[in-house]
Amino acid sequence: MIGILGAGAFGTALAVALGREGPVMLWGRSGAGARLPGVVLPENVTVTANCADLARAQTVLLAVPAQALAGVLATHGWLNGRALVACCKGVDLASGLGPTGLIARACPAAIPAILTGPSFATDIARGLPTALTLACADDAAGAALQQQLSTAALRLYRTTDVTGAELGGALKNVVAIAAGVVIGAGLGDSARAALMTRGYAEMVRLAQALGAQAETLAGLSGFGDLVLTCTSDQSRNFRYGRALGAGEPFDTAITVEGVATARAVTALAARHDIDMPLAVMVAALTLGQITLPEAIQALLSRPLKQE
Ligand SMILES: NC(=O)C1=CN([C@@H]2O[C@H](COP(=O)(O)OP(=O)(O)OC[C@H]3O[C@@H](n4cnc5c(N)ncnc54)[C@H](OP(=O)(O)O)[C@@H]3O)[C@@H](O)[C@H]2O)C=CC1
Ligand SMILES: O=C(CO)COP(=O)(O)O
Repeated sequence: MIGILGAGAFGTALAVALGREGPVMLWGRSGAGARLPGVVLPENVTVTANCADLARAQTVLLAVPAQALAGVLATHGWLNGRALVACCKGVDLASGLGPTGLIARACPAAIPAILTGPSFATDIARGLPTALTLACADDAAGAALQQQLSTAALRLYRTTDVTGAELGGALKNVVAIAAGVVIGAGLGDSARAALMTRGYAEMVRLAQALGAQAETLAGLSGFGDLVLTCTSDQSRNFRYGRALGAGEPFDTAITVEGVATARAVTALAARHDIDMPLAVMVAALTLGQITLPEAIQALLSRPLKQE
């Protein structure tokens, strides 16, 4: 049995995909299905009102937003000792840690892993083909998780480069907000392509400085997810950025991971002396520290240098 903690869009979609193949126990603090309306859960999926029921599972997927993960880990001590697969994309604002770092800190006896890569919850729930990265520092444990969590439509590729995989997923959301700003402000598709390219260079710079391999960033969890998120209307980060660029309001109840992560990586980049102008711009813009014209000017006035 696989346990899934968090019944938002992604947790519910994973329950649907994995429930087509075997037993799944799903817990959400507000019940299940609300964030993925119209989805029918397979018979194999049991929705429980008691989170501790998931303790019967040796593998638990943690499908809550990145900024909620530390609190969830602190609340549910029974998670320790299990294989814990973070299904979130972000850097924790309070600690600067990624999801697996949070797991290792709170649950030292757990096997930390992360599932990340280009995949919209609705696509997964519809059974459309999807390829993701499963990153686990312990390769044998990662191989077992890869087998357990792959289905015919949900194909998992494996890596031990946890830092690269989690930073790819976290940072692409920041670039997607910037890409949305470019489109919302009417700067055009060419400008978006330039921004994505520079954003990718930024992602690789920080990830390598923190010990990741550049090849990981070129894979599903980095380049793959960057392309998806910067170019699809389905992305909440992109839509949020587009609203910002157009001067339109955006529903604050919608999960937009890149906002907090931009702030967290700005601090990380400063600590490691890494140049991350896009992340700094997104953090300042979303905090209201600069205006949209100032943000655009900051991007256009970067010094001319070699590519
Ligand atoms: N949606 C997608 O297409 C994809 C999402 N992801 C990642 O998955 C993660 C979750 O996103 P997603 O499911 O889309 O977000 P949603 O906003 O759809 O759902 C978030 C869920 O987390 C729950 N939650 C929030 N805080 C807590 C808490 N402290 N304790 C328990 N539950 C909590 C919410 O409960 P409540 O409803 O009660 O607030 C809600 O069920 C994000 O990191 C996202 O980047 C990854 C790939 C695809
Ligand atoms: O991570 C995602 C796709 O891979 C989902 O992106 P959004 O959170 O921007 O909707």
